[in-house]
Amino acid sequence: MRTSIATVSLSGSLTEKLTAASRAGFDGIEIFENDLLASPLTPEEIRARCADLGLTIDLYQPMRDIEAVPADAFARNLRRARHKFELMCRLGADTVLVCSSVHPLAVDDDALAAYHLRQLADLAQEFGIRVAYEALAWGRHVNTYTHAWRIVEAADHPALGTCLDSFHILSRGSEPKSLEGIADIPGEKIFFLQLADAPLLAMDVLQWSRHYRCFPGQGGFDVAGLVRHVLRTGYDGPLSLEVFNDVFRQADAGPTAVDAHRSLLVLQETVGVATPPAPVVPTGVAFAELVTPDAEPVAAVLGALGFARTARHRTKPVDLWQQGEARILVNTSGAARRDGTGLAAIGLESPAPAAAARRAEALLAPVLPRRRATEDAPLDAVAAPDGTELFFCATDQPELPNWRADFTDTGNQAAKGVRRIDHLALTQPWHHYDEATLFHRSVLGLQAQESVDVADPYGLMRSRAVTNPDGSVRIALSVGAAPTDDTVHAQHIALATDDVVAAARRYREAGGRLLPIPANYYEDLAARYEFADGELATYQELGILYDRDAHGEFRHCYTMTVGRVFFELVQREGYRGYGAPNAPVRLAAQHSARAVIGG
Ligand SMILES: O=C(O)c1ccc(O)c(O)c1
Ligand SMILES: [Mg+2]
Repeated sequence: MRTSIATVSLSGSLTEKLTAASRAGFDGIEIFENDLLASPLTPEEIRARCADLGLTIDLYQPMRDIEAVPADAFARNLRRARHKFELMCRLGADTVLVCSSVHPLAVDDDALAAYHLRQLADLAQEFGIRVAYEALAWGRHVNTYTHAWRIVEAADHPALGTCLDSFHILSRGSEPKSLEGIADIPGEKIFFLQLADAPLLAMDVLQWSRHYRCFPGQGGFDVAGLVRHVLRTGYDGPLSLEVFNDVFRQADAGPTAVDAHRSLLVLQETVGVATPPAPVVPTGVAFAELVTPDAEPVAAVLGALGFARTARHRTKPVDLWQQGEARILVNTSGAARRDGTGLAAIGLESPAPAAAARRAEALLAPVLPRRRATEDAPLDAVAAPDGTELFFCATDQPELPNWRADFTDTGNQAAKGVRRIDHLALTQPWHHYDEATLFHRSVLGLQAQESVDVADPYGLMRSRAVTNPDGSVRIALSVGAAPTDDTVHAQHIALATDDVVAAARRYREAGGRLLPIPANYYEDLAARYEFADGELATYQELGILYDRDAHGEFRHCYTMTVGRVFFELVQREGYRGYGAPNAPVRLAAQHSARAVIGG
């Protein structure tokens, strides 16, 4: 289907918005009046710019407070409408949106509303323009799509139809019954379909709409369910995103437009009108790759954690550190040196790496060059929204390119209690949180868990995990509201152990430093749970935190931070979470420690 986006959904000047929409692959745009008023371009120049960019102007909007107003106000409305219709002809836009009146003097009189809209449609028809009437959820008298349709039906004019907006419909409840009325509207009378999702918040609906809309699949509405209803009517206009959102207003238009277009690609797949390559769900973590200007501090931490350097890349300054199934690459190549130690790449075990990459590409993930030197295994890789490189790996499968083959074994062995990577925690840039979740869910086929809020002493952090079905891939995506403090809002690698006390002791005895946790935390633990004699003292000595959910127990502790990375040792027994109740204590401890032990 054709895709479109309202200019209000993107940041920047009108030309920046148009360029971003076109680059991301949209077919058309809705011009929001303010964007036109503020543009130095003439309507003709805007029309030409859109044509150059391959964009049609699918809607001009909004006209407000048109119907059911006093006669003198309506006369002024018609005068204003004539101006706007002339403008639309210059733009080459053939559909105008009229949203239901919020005028203080508007009367509750459907016959009058229909009469006014018919007169407006008569005028529009002279200009070859169609009027799409939309019920705002907070409209003074008309605030449901069924009511708007009754008025359009009564007005009975070929140039008058309705505009359905998923936010206004679903914000009022999404019980299956509430959508049944869509089937009563003939498809050709649905002149336009605007789509937005939103998180489920209990708040004033106007504020909710103006600040918290998000792209389909990023909130709590069943937008796909609504679209299915609309498609059954025979509607064949565009799927158009209209998202008022405080974050997107500030974020770069380019990435936002890509995120937006991805959401429509996924939506079309969900409702069965598009079939991108099927998701290939990763089955494990092949490796995590750290880049660092100085391998020494990283090597010291890894060594103390019980890792051994088991292999070296044949041609590049990359070492493989391994312990059990946990594999960490340490890359000191030139390009890696620029911004200190960080988690740059994740190798995901994939049953079909090439197919996984095709899916990613179809969903607009930037595809990375297939490995870096001619003799290297040609690995498929894409970039996540935060820039993390994701490699699709088939470790030791004879028929597929094997990243392991690029490495020469050094003969070292180690297995000191760490079994595997439990999870990877990636800090998202503040404006990429919703995008990151949708990306990992749709591109990688991971499932998103609940978003949790975590208090940081200097701001609020939100965090949400995406996982594969057996939990062998867990990625925690988090974002801070406060300006990022790299030493605290760092990425981390959590390592699974069967005995966190033994692992923590071994690490400390090998010279590693654990993050100290305040005594108050342990007093609170003692109040909440019963522990064996001496158990809490041991935890306090080592900085081990404890949590429990309906499924089991969780014990975990943290290393100090190296550059922008730290490690966590976790003992997970049935527990499904990530220790969120302990995160505020951990964040505060990291702020006060600030003990960056290297580079
Ligand atoms: O918030 C508003 O005023 C507004 C305007 C136009 C729309 O299409 C809409 O859905 C909301
Ligand atoms: Mg709308």
